[in-house]
Order: sequence, then C-alpha cells, then structure tokens
Amino acid sequence: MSPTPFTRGRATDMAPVPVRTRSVRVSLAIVVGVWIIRRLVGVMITIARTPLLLAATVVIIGLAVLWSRFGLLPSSLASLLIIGALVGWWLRSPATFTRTVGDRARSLGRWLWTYRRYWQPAMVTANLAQHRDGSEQLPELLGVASTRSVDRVRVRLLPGQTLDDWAEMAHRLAQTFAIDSCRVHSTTDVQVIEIWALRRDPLTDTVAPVETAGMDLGGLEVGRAEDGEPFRLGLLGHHVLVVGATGSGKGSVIWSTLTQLAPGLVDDSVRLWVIDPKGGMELAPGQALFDRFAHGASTIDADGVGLWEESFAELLEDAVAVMRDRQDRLRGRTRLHRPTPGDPLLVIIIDELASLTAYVSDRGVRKRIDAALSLLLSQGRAAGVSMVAAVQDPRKDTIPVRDLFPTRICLRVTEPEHVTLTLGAGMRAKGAHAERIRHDLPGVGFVQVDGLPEPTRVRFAHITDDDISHLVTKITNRASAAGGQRLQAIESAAA
Ligand SMILES: Nc1ncnc2c1ncn2[C@@H]1O[C@H](COP(=O)(O)OP(=O)(O)OP(=O)(O)O)[C@@H](O)[C@H]1O
Repeated sequence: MSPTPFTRGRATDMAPVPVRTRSVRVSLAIVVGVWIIRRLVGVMITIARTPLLLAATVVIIGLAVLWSRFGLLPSSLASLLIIGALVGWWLRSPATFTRTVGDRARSLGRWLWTYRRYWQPAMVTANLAQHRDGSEQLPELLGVASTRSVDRVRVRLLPGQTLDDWAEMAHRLAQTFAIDSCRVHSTTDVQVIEIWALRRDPLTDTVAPVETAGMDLGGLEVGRAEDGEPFRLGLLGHHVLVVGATGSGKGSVIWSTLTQLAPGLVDDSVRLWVIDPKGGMELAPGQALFDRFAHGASTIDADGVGLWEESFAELLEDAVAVMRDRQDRLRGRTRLHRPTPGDPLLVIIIDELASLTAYVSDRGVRKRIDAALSLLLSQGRAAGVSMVAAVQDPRKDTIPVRDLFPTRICLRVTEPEHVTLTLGAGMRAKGAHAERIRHDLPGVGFVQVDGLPEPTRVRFAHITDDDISHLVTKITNRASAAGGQRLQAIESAAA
C-alpha cells in the first residue's frame, strides 16, 4: 500500500540502543559544589578572554597585595596614581580613551546586565530558541561591542535559522531589550549575524561635511552611518541613484559627494558634467567646478522643441563618445579605468532624472537621451564614467533604467512601495522603512549596494550655501596655484 502524505518519511529511533539507566543519589553538597566550581571556571574564562576585565583584575589583585604587605597608605597612593593616569589620558586624548576604555567598559556592562541576563527569555518570546529532545537550544551570544549610541551584538545562529528569521523578529527584540530599534546585519561568517541595537539615534544630529586632503574614490566620506561611524560611498566603478520625496535632502547627497571630490577637481583626476533640469536652481552655485553644465534654457526652437532638452541629449551623447574613446584605448590593457590627473573619472550628475526619462516632450530627443543613458549606465563604470542621479519617483515608467544603478539610496519617500522599488524586495522587512523617516530629518536614508544583503541607514552631510562658496573658492584657488590645463577648464566653465 502506498503511504499517505502523513505516513511518508523515515522514522528514527531517539537513541541507537534504548537503555534504561538507574537513578543515582548524589548529596546536595556535591551538587552545589559542582555548580560553584563550574561558575568559577566560567568567570575565570570570561576574565581571561576580556582584556579590560583582565587588566582590572590584575590591578585589583596588585593593590590588594600592596595593602596586605605594606599597609593602607602605599596602596591608596597607587590607586590615586592609577586614577590620575586615567583622567590624564581622558583629558589629553578623549577619543583614544573612549575607544580603549570607555566603549569596552560599556560593552562589558551591556553584555552582562542586558543581553546575557535577558538572553534566554528574549530568545524564547521571539521564537528564536529551539526545543530538541526535551532540551532548549539558544542561539549563542558571542559578544557585544557598544558605542554611545549602538550595541552591536554578535550571535551564532542555530541550525536552520536565517538572517530573515531574525529580521522578522527585530521589533520584538527591540521591545524586549528596551531599545529604540533593532536591525540585523550579516557578517562574513554565514552562521554569525550582528544585531545593531540602537539606544540613541546618532542620526538626529546634523552631520558636518568632512574636509579631506586626499580622495578615496572607493569610499568617499559623505555622511555618518547609524552605528555612529563615518559612512563611505564608493564612486569608482559605481553609479548612484538617489530617491527621495521633495525636501528629503537629495541635494545633500549630491553636494556631500561633490565636496569629497575636491582634491580630484584640483589635480584633474575628476571632471564633473552636470545636468540640472530645474533651471540650474540646485546646482548652479557650484557651476565654477563643472566642466559642463546643462541646466535648461528658456528658449525653444522653430519646431517648439525646448533647446534645454537638446542640450541634455548632447551632453549625454558626448559622454558616450568619451566612454567609447576610453574603451578603444583600454581594450586588452585593463578591465577598469584608473583615474589619474589628465585621464580623469568623468562624473555625470543629474539632479532630476525624471525630467530626462519621463517628462521630455520631443520624442526624437527622448529616444536619444534613453539610448545614451542606457549605454552609459550599462558600460560606463569600467571606462571611468560614473553617474549620480536624483529622482523623486522611482517607478519603472518614470525611471526605466533604475536597475542599472548598483548603488541605490532611498531617503524619505511617501509610499512604502517606493522603498521596494528603490532598494529591492525584502529590504523593508530588513528594517528599511524609508516611508517612516521623519520630515525633520532631511538627508537620512537607507543605502543599498548591489551584492550586500542588507541596507545601511545613514545621514548625509549637510552642505550649506556658505560651505559651497567656500568649496568653490578653495578649489579655484588651488587650481590656480597648480596652474595649467585644469585652471583653463574651470575658468572657461565659469565664464
Ligand atoms: N543632510 C542634511 N542635513 C540637514 N539638513 C538638510 C540635509 N539635506 C538637506 N537639508 C535641508 O533640507 C531641506 C531640503 O533639502 P533639499 O533641497 O536638498 O531636498 P531635495 O530632496 O533636493 O528637495 P527637492 O526635490 O524639492 O529639490 C533644505 O532646507 C536643506 O537645507
């Protein structure tokens, strides 16, 4: 007889040979003694594994020995000396003190009093514990690294668990550990994840622009991530799409990127071609830095076609020509163009991409723009042509080339659907609720880089009008000091 759906499968014995063991009587003293010894060994292992605890234990034992041998006065003096040294360190170098002592002490405290203490009930109530053969299996708490605002909790998953299981439970964990919010991140080890538990949101404070002497196109420091660390945006070999409702701070993504490109603008290893279809309102203050600037003119030609649309198409087609020329030159020599002074990275900046893809009135011009955009986005990265484009509406009929941007940034949006369209399916479940970003937090958003499993929440640096004029003056002065071709390019752009 064939098995029914309920009788299919193989039955396994609970044990290879069923054995009935006799119960053994053990005295209470032995049970308590073993329990104490196990605890003591656990404490010693913890001390040995934790440098801060080890140092504190050594100091305390040292002071106790001093006291027992030489009395109270020498040990009190030694204690004062140690406290004085710590205070002196904190005053001289608060950053290193915080990193070495403050954060470690905080991590230890959070590990002991919050996570280790409530780990079992938290796992059970969030359905993240497993029950097998009558025993309870808990995911292993590997460690906690805390800063002033966030606890990064490393956890080894139980067999069969995935990052998504934890992402689904993130809000429950936040509630259980009494923290603002929780996000789950993968690590290089597939069995280990990191929970970022936010105790205080470091992104409520405006982020100031960072002045850089050098430029790292693989990671421009454009803002701050939610763990309080600098956030770096890769531009070399990338195109970046910024999506956000009006007033969400798209301008700050563009300007913080431009600020970081300053060294390259001075030594001519970066050139900017800019399209600002909103009449140049957003980007004109930086015009002196752009090699080309198409911003729309108020004129139309004899056929009623806006000349600005022509100028957008021309700029993009010229960029395609630069790309083709590079491809011819680099073929067989390298697979990725490395920008150098005189052979720069060409960065194309477009402030409102929908004006080029959806709102162009002339069909011929629109076709030209579509063709050039698709070519640049699909082939430009390797040839040293990168694009940074901003748009309010990420829907496919507005931005058909959306998926060709490997890096996508979702600032505050009006609809949950916009998050999925921008960052990809499943990203809201991983905590990217960009539709919930508060109106008073412009420049806050989620960044998704192709190949990385979850988005990063960041705040981009706020660049004021004064910062922009300071930047323009600085770059033109430096370029003037450097002399040569680059200055001519800047001067002719400014003219
Ligand atoms: N990172 C930021 N930090 C603090 N304030 C910011 C930040 N970015 C933008 N702002 C402020 O928020 C307001 C809106 O910014 P912005 O013009 O860049 O938005 P936008 O998304 O480009 O809007 P639109 O689509 O209407 O042009 C401005 O007053 C700006 O000063």
